[in-house]
Amino acid sequence: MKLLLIPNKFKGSLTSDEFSNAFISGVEKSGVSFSYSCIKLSDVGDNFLNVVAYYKPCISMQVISTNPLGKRIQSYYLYSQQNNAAYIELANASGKQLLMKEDRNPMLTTTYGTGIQIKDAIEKGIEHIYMGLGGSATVDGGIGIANALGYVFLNEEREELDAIGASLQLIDSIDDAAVSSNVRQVNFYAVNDISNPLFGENGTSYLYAGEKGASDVIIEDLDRGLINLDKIVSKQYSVQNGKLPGAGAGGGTGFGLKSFFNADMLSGEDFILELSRVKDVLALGDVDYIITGECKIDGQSLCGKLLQGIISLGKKYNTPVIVICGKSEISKDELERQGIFDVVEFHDEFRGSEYNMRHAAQLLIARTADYFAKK
Ligand SMILES: O=C(O)[C@H](O)CO
Repeated sequence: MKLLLIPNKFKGSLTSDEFSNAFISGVEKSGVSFSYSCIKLSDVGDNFLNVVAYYKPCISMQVISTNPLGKRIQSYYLYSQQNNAAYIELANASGKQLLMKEDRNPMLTTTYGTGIQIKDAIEKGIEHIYMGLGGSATVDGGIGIANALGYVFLNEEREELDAIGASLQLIDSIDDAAVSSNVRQVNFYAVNDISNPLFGENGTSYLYAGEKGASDVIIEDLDRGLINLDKIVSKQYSVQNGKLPGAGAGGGTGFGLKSFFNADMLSGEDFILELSRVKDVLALGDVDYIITGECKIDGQSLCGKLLQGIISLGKKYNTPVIVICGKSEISKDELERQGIFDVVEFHDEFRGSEYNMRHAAQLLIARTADYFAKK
């Protein structure tokens, strides 16, 4: 039996690697003879470069850049000669992990340091720039990156503003005279970890600024600032990008990359499924089952992008999909209708959710062993 694992993480209990390890131990225990390959998915946020390096031969390019508060740091991005592309992780120079908790304040932080990395790639003649967005310490709508590449943000008095979150509300116009023609020729791709818009109750400030150190008042200020940025950009460039899915990724960097560099917007899952060449693996026709995991299956997770993507891959390549999950709230008929071959639930119904979360790996191993022993 040949299995293709496309593991997802189980929020609060198992990482995707822990899921894969437990699943494989379970199948081993069942005694069936099997082989497997595994597609490594991840949040495109602060794991983007690791995932790219896992699938693609790349060279590491070292750059002296700045952290979200403008302090000098050593940073890096990846270069692939194969497609003359740079892979840049927003979090590498603009990530939360670069700042102590007490120093986090998205009014003061900027993506400028990531802009320095992009500039370096463009100066080296790189034609395609893939940006992994997520895990950022910023809510600057991508103006830091834009500023590093020549855009200048001006207030009503036509004075230059710092490219930080606090300036968003003050932007009155944008001067792009210094943006070089090299920048305009590069193809940008925003690989987004979320599909949220720029502003509003589902926007980047309300959902993510809190974990970047913003108080409730600052969250509202930043949201107003992002609305203003969208207004000025729409007026000056006649584009409407604020509501695009993924515009809110990386504190609005998705919006910035789209508005200032006309980036293609890609979902993180689609990008990694493509990068992993999963289609080539399935096209060989020798995979018996695709295996994936979901904490809980309900109507909402069936709408989830990753599971939908996997189900359509299964349909396309005529390969049954088995979902291993903590708990399923969907009837067998509905699962079949959706194109899922089987669901294996591993929660212990006699125990509470805390127990189930804490013992997820053991429960998963036992249930998987039992399921495959009967196959
Ligand atoms: O960086 C962020 O703002 C979050 O990861 C969402 O993209």
